[in-house]
Amino acid sequence: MSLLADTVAAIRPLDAAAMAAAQARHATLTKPPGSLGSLEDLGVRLAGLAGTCPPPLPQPATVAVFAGDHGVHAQGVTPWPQEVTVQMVANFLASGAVVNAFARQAGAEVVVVDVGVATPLLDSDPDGLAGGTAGADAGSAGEAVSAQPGMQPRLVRANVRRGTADLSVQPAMTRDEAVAAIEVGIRLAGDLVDGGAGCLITGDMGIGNTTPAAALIAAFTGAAAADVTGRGTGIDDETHGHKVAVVQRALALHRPDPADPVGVLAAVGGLEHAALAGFVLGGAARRVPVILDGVIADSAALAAAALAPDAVGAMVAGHRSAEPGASVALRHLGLAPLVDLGLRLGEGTGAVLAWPIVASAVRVLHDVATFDSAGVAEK
Ligand SMILES: Cc1cc2ncn([C@H]3O[C@H](COP(=O)(O)O)[C@@H](O)[C@H]3O)c2cc1C
Ligand SMILES: O=C(O)c1cccnc1
Repeated sequence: MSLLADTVAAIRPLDAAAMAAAQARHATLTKPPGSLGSLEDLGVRLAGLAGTCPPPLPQPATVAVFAGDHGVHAQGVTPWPQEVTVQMVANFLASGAVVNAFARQAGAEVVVVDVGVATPLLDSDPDGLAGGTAGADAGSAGEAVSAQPGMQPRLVRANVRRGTADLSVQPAMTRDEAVAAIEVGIRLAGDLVDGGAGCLITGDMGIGNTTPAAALIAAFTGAAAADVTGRGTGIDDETHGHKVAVVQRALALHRPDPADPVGVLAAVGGLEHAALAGFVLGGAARRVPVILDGVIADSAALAAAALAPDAVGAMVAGHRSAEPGASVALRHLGLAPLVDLGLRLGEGTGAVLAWPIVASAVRVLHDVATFDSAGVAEK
């Protein structure tokens, strides 16, 4: 079987006995029952994911920033030039982006993955980490990376294709390319877990990538393009109307079938969206929580859930992006976001902010005294 098929087959439901144990333990802890709200549900779910109570603390964590470019950029759906993608890759490697600041604050490692950047990365990139990517093995996520926090950001060279085709006039990529990009994400998730990561965090970089995200969300949820297409980095009313029309045109052209998730990704997705779907599947197969960032991760999570419905058990919605499609996708997945700060950046920023909350939900099950042990009277 292929890596994708093996991974999908390895994804199992949550462990009911571990969840029951976590629920029972919550009832014994020195707090009014239910007083931690949805954090109690999260702790129970992560016990079910790990198959043990208490579940392991979700640390250390790595945020994987999957970078790709988009042929639909030619349609004028974003005000930013395409070169900003590769320029931001250099910025991530130099620790200069917002996600680097948030990751440093939280103690998470940053890994940048070139899965589909249009411009070849130069040897002169910061830290000498970026090399020529021509002929890179699309089936590999690069060398194994460890998850020790406090380390320099690192680059994984796994370019499947130098940007997608324009999804409004032809398929964004071939099915083989979509599978190759998914498998980049699966391999990286496995490498990180092998290196000790207890939590995976999704990140993205790709000028124009809110357009394929909207198309994916419409395809998987059945929502109208107008209800899931947002303003991305910031566009005026006229450009937004044009962007909605581009998404509508792509959906009418390809008629993506949600029962064929790889076909949907190939037709209207992006290389980073496909890799993110694989990253989620890889985390779910290894039973490690995956914190979703914004609309790009949410759209990829829909593809992962369509491939393996039980993968939703490993997903944690880090935050509610201001992009309208994000809320539509999270509702479809049945996930409630942990943080709602009006962020609309991507890179993994909202998910990194949510990580300490996820860890706190687990730590309660480790550290909090019981009524018995603390000598606190019950009602
Ligand atoms: C400087 C800069 C840094 C970013 N970091 C994330 N994004 C975010 O914005 C882009 C998507 O928005 P749209 O579809 O409107 O182009 C993606 O690169 C996403 O990661 C950025 C965008 C810019 C310009
Ligand atoms: O939701 C996101 O992650 C997002 C929103 C706008 C632009 N880039 C990313």
